[in-house]
Amino acid sequence: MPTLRQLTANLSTALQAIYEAPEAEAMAAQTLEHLLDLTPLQRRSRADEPLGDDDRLAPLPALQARLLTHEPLQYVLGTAHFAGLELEVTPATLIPRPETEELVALIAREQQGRPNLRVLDVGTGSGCIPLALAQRLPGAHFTAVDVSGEALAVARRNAARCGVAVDFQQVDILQGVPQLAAPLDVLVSNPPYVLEAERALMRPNVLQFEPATALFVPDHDPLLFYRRIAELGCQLLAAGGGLYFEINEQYASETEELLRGLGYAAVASHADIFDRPRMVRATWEGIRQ
Ligand SMILES: C[S@@+](CC[C@H](N)C(=O)[O-])C[C@H]1O[C@@H](n2cnc3c(N)ncnc32)[C@H](O)[C@@H]1O
Repeated sequence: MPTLRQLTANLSTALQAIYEAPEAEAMAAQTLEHLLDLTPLQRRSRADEPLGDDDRLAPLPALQARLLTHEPLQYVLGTAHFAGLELEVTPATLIPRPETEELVALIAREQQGRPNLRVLDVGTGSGCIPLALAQRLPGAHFTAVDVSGEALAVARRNAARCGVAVDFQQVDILQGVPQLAAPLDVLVSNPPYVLEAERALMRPNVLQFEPATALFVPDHDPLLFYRRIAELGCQLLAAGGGLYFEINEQYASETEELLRGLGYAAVASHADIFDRPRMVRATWEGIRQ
């Protein structure tokens, strides 16, 4: 009868055919925790108990086979962890990233204590940003838009599971305008920002499995989404409202210039934990340049 430690080690060894050992070990541990509904602490404390016949382990060979095709762990398990939440993800949604947790933390730091905030998230994907902000900004009202109806279906299920009311709208932000009942206090977006030219540098688990519409922007116009969303901000934000972007680190100064050119004030880049400029914030003062 194998123990949990042995099963985890076997999966990790198999995954080392395509992943470095630390990543393979982490993926194997998370897979077993997911199947057996264990916390990391429970997995470690029960590592040497024989497992016996457990039907919950039946999917393990199929999951291993999928992981060996480079399919991301989060799609294989159907869930991703983000800012303390467990969210459903499917191939229609980007897998939420740690840098986006930093964007959420920045907004929460700057906006906490302000009552009845009206927040719009553009390109919501799994709904991770409004759902994480809802935990940190009680009383806020959320609207979230995405061009993808399939992503919005996942985001709706996540909102229902988290017990958060979000007004989800299917909008192509390059063509249309979200319908809002009142001016916004916060406009946030983590839009597509990977250049087509960067494809060659991307790992197969991202390139082959995550949705291209969530990732890529044309090489000839890297600020396409930022320009459109910032221009919409001039119409939709209340005076004093905050604009928050996750950005491609190569375009921090261009994004800042764009925002100053439109009349935003207090424009500033923020670094992530690796000291890379990955966020820009700005305040709309109500006067378009
Ligand atoms: C980088 S993903 C971000 C997803 C999620 N907010 C997150 O941080 O994980 C960008 C999102 O923008 C959406 N998107 C792409 N083009 C769009 C458009 N023209 N209008 C609205 N949303 C768009 C994609 O479907 C995707 O969900």
